[in-house]
Amino acid sequence: MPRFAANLSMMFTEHAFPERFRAAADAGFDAVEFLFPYDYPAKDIAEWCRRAGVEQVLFNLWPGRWEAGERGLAALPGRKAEFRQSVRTALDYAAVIGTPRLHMMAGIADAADPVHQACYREQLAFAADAAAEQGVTIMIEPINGRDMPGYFLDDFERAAELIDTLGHPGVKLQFDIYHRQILRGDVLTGLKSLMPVIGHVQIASVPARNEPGSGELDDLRILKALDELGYAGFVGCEYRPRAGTVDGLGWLAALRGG
Ligand SMILES: O=C(O)[C@@H](O)C(=O)CO
Ligand SMILES: [Mg+2]
Repeated sequence: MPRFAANLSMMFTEHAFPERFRAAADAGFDAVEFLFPYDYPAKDIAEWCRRAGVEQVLFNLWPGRWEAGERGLAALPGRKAEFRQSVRTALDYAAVIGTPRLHMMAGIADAADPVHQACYREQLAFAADAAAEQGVTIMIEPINGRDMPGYFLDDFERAAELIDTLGHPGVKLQFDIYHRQILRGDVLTGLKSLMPVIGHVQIASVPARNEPGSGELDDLRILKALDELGYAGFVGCEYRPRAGTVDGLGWLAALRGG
């Protein structure tokens, strides 16, 4: 069975953020991920993890002004300096918290525009080099345009090709099963063919982004397939519980029982 990380940006929101670490541990998780740590001092987050006995396995680079609709800076030529500063800040947080992967969000930009393409590649190389010095891996994640209209990286093949072309061992694919199903389908084939470049997996039901097993896919079958494919990384539970977080963990109990 894969190792699961509770996504504290979506799960356990019944609690204030600092309390979510303990709540996740009490519910049986030994790992957590979340979108952004930047509202809190890194040492506090490290302490919440330590006290709860959970490892922090992933967070995102600062995406720009989220409230203003920004969704990353990597493909934005006008934001190069801010992007590079965001890499340094994220790496400082990762060093204190002990986080081994960072998701680099691309931004809202025209994927067909060579200027944005060149900027994205350049910034990806910069982030990967800086992260590698600290043993951290940079993740890139295709995100569907229904949830994030205009998002630059909205194609799994293009992401895999970018990783291939860059040829940097510190860049991997964040395979979010929810986005994959909406963008392309063919989830099992995608997992199989992309497995060599996958560094992190996330899951939610489709289309509602709730608990695994509550949507159109056989999520438990897909999770079992990850074992068959030899996936040894984490699966982030990046879903919005339909009712209470703990009440909605039946899918995990079923998987553990079976
Ligand atoms: O799938 C998602 O939405 C996240 O993994 C993310 O990092 C950006 O929102
Ligand atoms: Mg995701």
